[in-house]
Amino acid sequence: MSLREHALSLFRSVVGTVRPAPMLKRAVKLQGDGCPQLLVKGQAFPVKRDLYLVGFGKAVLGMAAAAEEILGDHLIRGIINVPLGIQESLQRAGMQEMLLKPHSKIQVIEGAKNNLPDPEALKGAVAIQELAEGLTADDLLLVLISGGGSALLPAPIPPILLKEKEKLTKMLASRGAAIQELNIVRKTLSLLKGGGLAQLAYPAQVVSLILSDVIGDPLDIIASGPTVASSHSVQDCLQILTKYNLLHNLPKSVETVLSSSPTKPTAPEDYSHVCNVIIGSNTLALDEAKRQAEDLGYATLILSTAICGEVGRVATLYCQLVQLVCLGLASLGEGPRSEEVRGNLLQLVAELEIPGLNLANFLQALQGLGPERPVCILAGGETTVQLQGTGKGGRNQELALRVGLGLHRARAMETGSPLGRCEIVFLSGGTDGQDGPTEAAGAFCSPELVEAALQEGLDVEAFLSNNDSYTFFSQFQGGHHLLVTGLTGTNVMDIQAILVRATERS
Ligand SMILES: Nc1ncnc2c1ncn2[C@@H]1O[C@H](COP(=O)(O)OP(=O)(O)OP(=O)(O)O)[C@@H](O)[C@H]1O
Ligand SMILES: O=C(O)[C@H](O)CO
Repeated sequence: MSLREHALSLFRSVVGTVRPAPMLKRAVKLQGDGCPQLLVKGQAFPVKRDLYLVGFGKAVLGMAAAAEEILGDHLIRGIINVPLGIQESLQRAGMQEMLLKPHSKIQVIEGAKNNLPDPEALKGAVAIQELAEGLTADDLLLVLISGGGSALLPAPIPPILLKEKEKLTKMLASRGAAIQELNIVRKTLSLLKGGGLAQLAYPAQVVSLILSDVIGDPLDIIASGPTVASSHSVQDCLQILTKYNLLHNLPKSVETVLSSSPTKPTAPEDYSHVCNVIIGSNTLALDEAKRQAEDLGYATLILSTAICGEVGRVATLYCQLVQLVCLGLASLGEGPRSEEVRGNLLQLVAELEIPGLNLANFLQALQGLGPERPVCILAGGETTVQLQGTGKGGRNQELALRVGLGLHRARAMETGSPLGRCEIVFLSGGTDGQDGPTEAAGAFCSPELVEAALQEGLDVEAFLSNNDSYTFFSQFQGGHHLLVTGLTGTNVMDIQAILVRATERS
């Protein structure tokens, strides 16, 4: 098998591991017939009378199918908001276990094309709001939450219009706002986000099962925390709008809401009827990828499950890492060139402030791998792209293209570069199967990409300066380097795999 085939098989098995149904089934059980109890990761919730279910996010269809199987007749009714086209995509892929049964009690609303709120998603949000408002103290509301939930549960505070909120979120995202910043703004302008849904469901017991797609699993940020007390204030929102130069450009309606918002977040004691539980994350995915890569014969290390930062800086980080791996495979891991690359890496990581990454330990482990076996480095997280151009792309495809360019330059700059003595493949992909507003999940690259593209008349730098990575990869070698999976029905951020093997021994 080629390195590319290995990378593809790792990606596919990762996505398989974080399928929502098995994760939900591991976390939830229903016990007892007379006085049933819902058991969630060891905590018991009595089902006093009726059990309802709502959900929103890219992975929620499969979560709902599994939940309905567990809850059986105890479930009275459910409503879930899921991405447009997901039922068809999963049907086509033969993933029946992620689909609801024909007479399901759960109503499915599809919306939020390209991960942007739309009237369909709004319709679903209104239906969920009405269901929550009608609950009593004897009811239990199971809330299924996953990434993409923010766009699928839009409920702008009047008089803000859906279009106005969509435009503001789009502008923030295109200026490179991180998901934390984006969702603090979304929470301030929404009826249901930032704990709003939990408040509406009171006095019912609320149990939220959450599949995390945010670094560090922050409950109040994932899908903008509709069942979590928000620790953010309107002041935080104003700061973010100022940072991205949007404060003086706001629609009147947004100004009205901001000036009348309470200055303090709701007290945490108002959430005593709520339990929020994380049932899966990127860590699980990378652990499985590591196991698989080792089975394939690679000496494997996980760099981090929290890679974040501007896409160009992250690409530089990966290029330096590849160079270090190649130096190691060329038995040059101890020399001055390796020292220099290690220094660059330490500086880059300090600048990127990747949470929890102990690079010194990682580098030591890398040095210990030795030159005998091919090397696989795995990482997960989410980069940010500051859009400068008008092209079509996503952060994974842009990252892959930037890594391809970086490796090409590194090889060209150094005669006898260790990159020339290795076969290298880099893959970056979104586990949800959709990278930005494109049909691909991500892309592969290698140091040869730039030259091969030039032979086809494709100038990588020109595509990059227009944020046009999808167009590039679609045209280059007939789209061979695109990672295309279709919507996967799960969502635990992005993953990157670097596979390197020596082609000649020094
Ligand atoms: N042309 C482009 N080139 C590169 N990145 C882009 C481009 N257009 C959009 N993006 C990036 O794609 C991101 C949105 O992608 P996507 O819809 O896959 O979001 P997501 O973060 O995976 O969604 P969620 O976390 O809600 O599941 C934005 O951060 C945006 O900057
Ligand atoms: O929906 C969202 O807000 C993002 O996917 C983060 O969870």
